[in-house]
Amino acid sequence: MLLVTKVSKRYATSSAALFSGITLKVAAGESLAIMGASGCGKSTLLNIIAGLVTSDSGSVVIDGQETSGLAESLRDAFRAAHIGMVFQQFNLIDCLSVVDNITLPARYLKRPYQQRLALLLQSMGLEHKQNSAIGDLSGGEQQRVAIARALIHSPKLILADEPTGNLDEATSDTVADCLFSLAKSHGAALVVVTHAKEIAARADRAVVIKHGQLEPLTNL
Ligand SMILES: Nc1ncnc2c1ncn2[C@@H]1O[C@H](COP(=O)(O)OP(=O)(O)OP(=O)(O)O)[C@@H](O)[C@H]1O
Repeated sequence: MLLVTKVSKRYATSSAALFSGITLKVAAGESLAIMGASGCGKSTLLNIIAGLVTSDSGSVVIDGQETSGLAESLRDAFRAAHIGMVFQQFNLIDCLSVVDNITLPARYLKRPYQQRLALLLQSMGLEHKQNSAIGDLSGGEQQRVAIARALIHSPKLILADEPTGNLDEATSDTVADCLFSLAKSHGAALVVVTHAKEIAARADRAVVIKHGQLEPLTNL
């Protein structure tokens, strides 16, 4: 589903490469956690996969489509159609209700969503909050809305950057349950950047960025 081959990145403001020659593979329905010290390049790698940051070399192939060589507008369209993204800061639209936030990607793509919406509201435990304003929700509820929004258009790939970074331990557990179980049951590949070992331990595999290279993590 996702194949990253020999990707390298150095920001113009830095003398050294952030990472070089990174290769990874994630199958449909599989989850991968990316860990590493602050500043090692986890978010940058995730954003390269998402097509939000350009790599210096290497390739990213998602569901058979090489995305690294696409023009920006095509990359944006590909991301909207095939990738679901979850961020630490939730990135919800405050003036829209829960349902309107969740259905936004599907409405933008003009795809039917009613059946999937009902399923997601139920599995996220959000049925009773569907008409609420975002500001009236707890942090955990807001992140569950963000996860439902990431899944509404049946993406093949879900990218999550510190999805529980803003939540307490108990809430973090519930949100992680939702994210990992839904990605698996929907057959989506999931890549999660996290500092939390408990989150990484839920993934099928975990890797760490160390000295600009990717290493497997086995002692979680
Ligand atoms: N647009 C940019 N221009 C220049 N440098 C950048 C840019 N974005 C990130 N960096 C630098 O690249 C390095 C890696 O950043 P990145 O956010 O990918 O790390 P991270 O591992 O996700 O960190 P954290 O765990 O603290 O979120 C940092 O030193 C950061 O300052």
